[in-house]
Amino acid sequence: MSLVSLHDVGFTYAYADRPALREVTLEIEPGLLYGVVGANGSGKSTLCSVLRGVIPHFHPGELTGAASIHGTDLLDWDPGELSRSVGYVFQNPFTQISGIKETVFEEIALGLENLRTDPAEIVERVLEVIDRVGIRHLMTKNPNELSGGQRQLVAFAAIVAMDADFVVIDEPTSQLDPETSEKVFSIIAGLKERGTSIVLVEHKIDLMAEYADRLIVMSRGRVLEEGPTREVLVSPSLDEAEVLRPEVTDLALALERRGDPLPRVPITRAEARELLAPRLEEAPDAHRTH
Ligand SMILES: Nc1ncnc2c1ncn2[C@@H]1O[C@H](COP(=O)(O)OP(=O)(O)OP(=O)(O)O)[C@@H](O)[C@H]1O
Repeated sequence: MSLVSLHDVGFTYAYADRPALREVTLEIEPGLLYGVVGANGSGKSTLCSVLRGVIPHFHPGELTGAASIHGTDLLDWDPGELSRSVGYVFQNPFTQISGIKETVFEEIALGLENLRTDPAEIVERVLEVIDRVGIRHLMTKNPNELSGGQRQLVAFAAIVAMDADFVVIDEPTSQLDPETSEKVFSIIAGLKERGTSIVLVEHKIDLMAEYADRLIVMSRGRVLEEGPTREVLVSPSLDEAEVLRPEVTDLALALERRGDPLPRVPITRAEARELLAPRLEEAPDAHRTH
C-alpha cells in the first residue's frame, strides 16, 4: 500500500484568491527518498503540509479531492496521532524552534517528551543524535540565541531523534554551508537506509541528484512530473518549472545537441568524471611537445 495517496487534490488557503495546489495526483511509496523541486511559490511547502496532514487540520482553507495517509483519509486522522507518525522540519528557522525550552538539548528532546518516551531513552537518543549531527558544542546553549543555520541543524536533529517512519523535510539546508549541507544529506540517506520514507524539499539540485530516488516537479501548484531522478533531470518539465539542472547534466545535454554525446548523461560530478576520463586519456597532448 502507498504511504500517501493523493487523487486530484487541490487546496486554496483561506482568503487566497487562487489555489496553492491544483489537480495533484501522487503516490508516495514506502522506503524511498522523494525530492520536491520547483520555483518559489510553486506549492512545495503546501504539498508538504498536505503530505504531513497539517492541511486542513492546522491551515484553514479548502481541500478538494481525495488524500489518504497510511490508507486512512486525511480528514479522518486525529492530528495528534498523525504528528506521532510523521516527522516534519519546518523551513523557517525562526518558527521551527519551540521558544519554550532553554537549552538545545531540551529542544531536541521536546518531540520525544510529547511522545511520552521513557526519560532514560530520551537522554540516550538525544545525545546520540547530537553527536550524529555534530552539534555537541551547542548542547547547553539557548536555542533562541543561535544563528539561523544552527537553529536549522537543531530542528533537523529534533526530527532525526523522533525516529518517525515517514519524514517530510522542507528545506533543511537553506542556511547551511556546502560541507554541513552535505552532512545533513548523508544523515538523511542514513535514515533512508534504516527504512524511513522521506519527502524532501530542497533547492540544491546537485544534492537532490545524488540522493533522491525520485523527483516531484512542481509549477504553479501543479505536479508537472514525478519519476526516477535520472529521468526527471533530463526531462523538459524541468525547463517548464524553471528548475536548473545539475551543471554536469546541462553540459552533457549540450554535447548531445552538438552530436558529440557522452555514453550516458551524468547527473553527478563523480559520474561525469568517470564518463569523461576516457576522452581525457585519448586527448592528444601533441601541443605539449611543440
Ligand atoms: N499561509 C498561507 N496563506 C495564504 N497563501 C499562502 C500561504 N502559504 C503559502 N501561500 C501561497 O501558496 C502558494 C504556494 O506557496 P508555497 O509556500 O507552498 O510554495 P513553495 O514552492 O514552497 O515556495 P518557496 O520555494 O518560496 O518556499 C504561493 O502563492 C503562496 O503565496
